[in-house]
Amino acid sequence: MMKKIALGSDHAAYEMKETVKRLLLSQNFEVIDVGTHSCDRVDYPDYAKLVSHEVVTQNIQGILLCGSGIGVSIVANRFKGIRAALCRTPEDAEMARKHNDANVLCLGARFNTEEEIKKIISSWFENSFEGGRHTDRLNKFSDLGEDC
Ligand SMILES: O=C(CO)[C@H](O)[C@H](O)[C@H](O)COP(=O)(O)O
Repeated sequence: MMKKIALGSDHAAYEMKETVKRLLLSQNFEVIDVGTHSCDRVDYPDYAKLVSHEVVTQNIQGILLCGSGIGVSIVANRFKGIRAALCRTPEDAEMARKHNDANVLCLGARFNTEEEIKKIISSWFENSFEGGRHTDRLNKFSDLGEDC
């Protein structure tokens, strides 16, 4: 079965989003690209919300990028069912998947190189949720947040 993923960024990360998209397509992902589609200045909350909607309604994972990754992670985490993690290293991505079952990977295009981002993404997909005690912790906040 083809793996599906939602992808979005603001203008600051448009070029990096295109690089990430090519990487995902080369790995046989079906990519739902919610934009942005150029370097024209836009507002990151719009794209964070669009990706969050796809993640929640289709029960898939998402990748969000902005200049720092901070803005998109703040917005995405407002929505019920979203566990967005800003990852600057492969180790961050490993923890986010193993302990937090994070479903949205947030990346900062102005803070990591293309090669670093590729390594972070590899780590994200190589690792999975460990369950157990971590499930009890997720259950303590899984009902919080706005619907999107
Ligand atoms: O929201 C951010 C900071 O957390 C993002 O990095 C944005 O991409 C950034 O603020 C955009 O900045 P710009 O000066 O408008 O390009």
